[in-house]
Amino acid sequence: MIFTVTLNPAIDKTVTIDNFRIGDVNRITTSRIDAGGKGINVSRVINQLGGKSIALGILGKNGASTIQNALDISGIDHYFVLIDGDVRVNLKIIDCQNHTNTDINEAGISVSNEQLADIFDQIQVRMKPDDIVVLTGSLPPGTDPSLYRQWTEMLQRRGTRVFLDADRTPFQMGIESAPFFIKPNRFELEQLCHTTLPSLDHIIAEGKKLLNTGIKVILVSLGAEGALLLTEDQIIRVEGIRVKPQSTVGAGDAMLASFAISLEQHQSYLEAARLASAVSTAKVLCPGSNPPDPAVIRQLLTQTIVYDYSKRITLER
Ligand SMILES: Nc1ncnc2c1ncn2[C@@H]1O[C@H](COP(=O)(O)OP(=O)(O)OP(=O)(O)O)[C@@H](O)[C@H]1O
Ligand SMILES: O=P(O)(O)OC[C@@]1(O)O[C@H](CO)[C@@H](O)[C@@H]1O
Repeated sequence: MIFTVTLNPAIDKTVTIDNFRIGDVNRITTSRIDAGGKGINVSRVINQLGGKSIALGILGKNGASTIQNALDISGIDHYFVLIDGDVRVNLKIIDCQNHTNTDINEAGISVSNEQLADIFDQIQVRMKPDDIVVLTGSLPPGTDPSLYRQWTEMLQRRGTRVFLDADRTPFQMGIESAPFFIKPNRFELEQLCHTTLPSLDHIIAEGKKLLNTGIKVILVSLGAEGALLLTEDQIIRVEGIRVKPQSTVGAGDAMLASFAISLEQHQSYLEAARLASAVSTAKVLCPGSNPPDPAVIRQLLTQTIVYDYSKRITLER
């Protein structure tokens, strides 16, 4: 089973603004609302790929139904602790003229240690060894930034594989417990390593240092430039597929979701990387935080280029 944890969910409001200008009056041309938050996006993509997951987290009572309904309609199992307050609304500004996506994310609402413990208990009673627990997204304001580190350590001691995708201090501290899988984008990896990573070789050098700490799989996503997968004995390069994106919101979540399903099904890292590339690229062709269309994924799978980077040999499709 795959468990996704979203401690700070969001309602994503995606708006398009032509030629968005800071410090000026901007006019919205289209607007849409989606259930958001990284773990929730992961569960929705897993469902779209025909897999199963349980989505867990904490939701403000005001706005909770937007998220619960989206999960119910898709038949996704979920467990959310409801608390007083509003689900945060994250604004995603898409400027098709200048080809930019700007995120303006609210902080969210504070949660108590009891509410956090409730979620952790729910995972513990349901999980079995070899299950995957996806810890992803920002923590609610005031939460101990070492929470992902503590949870990763306790969950992996029980034999589950933790997939961690966050940023700033919670991510920095989380990797100290050597999660099985991490998916930083280039900027997040640079934050982790306190250095700029201008080339693939720089990324590989820093990635290897992280693998030496016990992390098993690092999938570095590079936006339109594709991704790089690092394990103890493989470096796989996935080239970007050229498309005209509608919304890149949740592209990283789609990539992680696809990878989690592939590993649950014991596919090779090569196949997992290939599918993750097609799924995440299909995601950017969807509006808002919508999960990708399976027909588009199938079509993009024929365009993926994946190769063993160390040998520079293109692998058979
Ligand atoms: N503009 C794009 N064109 C084609 N593919 C893209 C584009 N942006 C993202 N992707 C695909 O999605 C994957 C993940 O994207 P990205 O590196 O932006 O993740 P991220 O920064 O974690 O995203 P987010 O935080 O918005 O979920 C990329 O590796 C690529 O396969
Ligand atoms: O503020 P966080 O928790 O870091 O990120 C939240 C968020 O930007 O991530 C998802 C896309 O990955 C969106 O659905 C959501 O709004």
